Amino acid sequence: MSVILKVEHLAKSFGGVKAVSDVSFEVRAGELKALIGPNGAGKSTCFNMLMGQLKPSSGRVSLDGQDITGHSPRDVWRRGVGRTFQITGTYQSMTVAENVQMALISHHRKIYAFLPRAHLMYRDEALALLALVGMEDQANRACAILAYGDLKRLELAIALAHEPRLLLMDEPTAGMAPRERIALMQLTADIVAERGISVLFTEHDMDVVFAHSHHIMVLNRGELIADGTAAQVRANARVQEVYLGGGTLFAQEGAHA
Ligand SMILES: Nc1ncnc2c1ncn2[C@@H]1O[C@H](COP(=O)(O)OP(=O)(O)OP(=O)(O)O)[C@@H](O)[C@H]1O
Repeated sequence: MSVILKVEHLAKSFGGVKAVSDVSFEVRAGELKALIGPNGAGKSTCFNMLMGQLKPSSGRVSLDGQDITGHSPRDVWRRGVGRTFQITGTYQSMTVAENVQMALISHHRKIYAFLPRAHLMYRDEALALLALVGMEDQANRACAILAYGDLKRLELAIALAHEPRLLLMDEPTAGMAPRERIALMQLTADIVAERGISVLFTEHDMDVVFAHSHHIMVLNRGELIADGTAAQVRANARVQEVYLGGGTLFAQEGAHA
């Protein structure tokens, strides 16, 4: 599999705090990769540098071999890096389908406000994306009345409207019930397999991480202490040390091995 994202010696300090130190890793085409670590480990800082929201103190980020270090979020997004957020960003007054149509109109660089027939544009494409996330029967419902789990699936459809080659998902299952979490990540894994896109996600729920990731990276105090398969990460002595207090990595030992 070809390398989509390459991160080399990435670092970010806030005053005296080294939030991210000398982090290097790769994400390959069609890979579902998790970035985990305790609170304050540097996951969000790392994500924000990949998306262009934060400029690294040092290091390099390349997408398809092209240096994108310090590029603006808009430029990174235009090059095919999508993102979903912990807090969903849908237009509440619109229907489910209209939200996806808006994303498609934006992706194709049309200006929504000046298009009198905007509500008809990309309707079929929007319905196809909603079918992909299992929401075609909710196309005409108002976003304001959607259940939280459905909003997260809609957000995934909106992100896919931009045809990302790499999707960054920041705690995609936060605030969801356990069964909904597994379902959302199963859906994400299916889309990764079907469309060949790559997904890098942060997550606190270890069941979600160990059930679905192809590879898992562990950050601790800004340093990358492991990068491997679920079995390799579980067996890593430093990871065990970091997680031993909470025991979260080992509660489901054997369940997904
Ligand atoms: N804008 C900032 N100014 C100063 N310090 C910051 C800033 N952003 C993050 N930090 C510090 O950098 C470190 C890493 O924080 P970060 O939010 O990246 O961790 P995280 O792994 O995403 O944590 P969480 O799981 O709690 O979201 C922490 O010590 C945090 O206090």
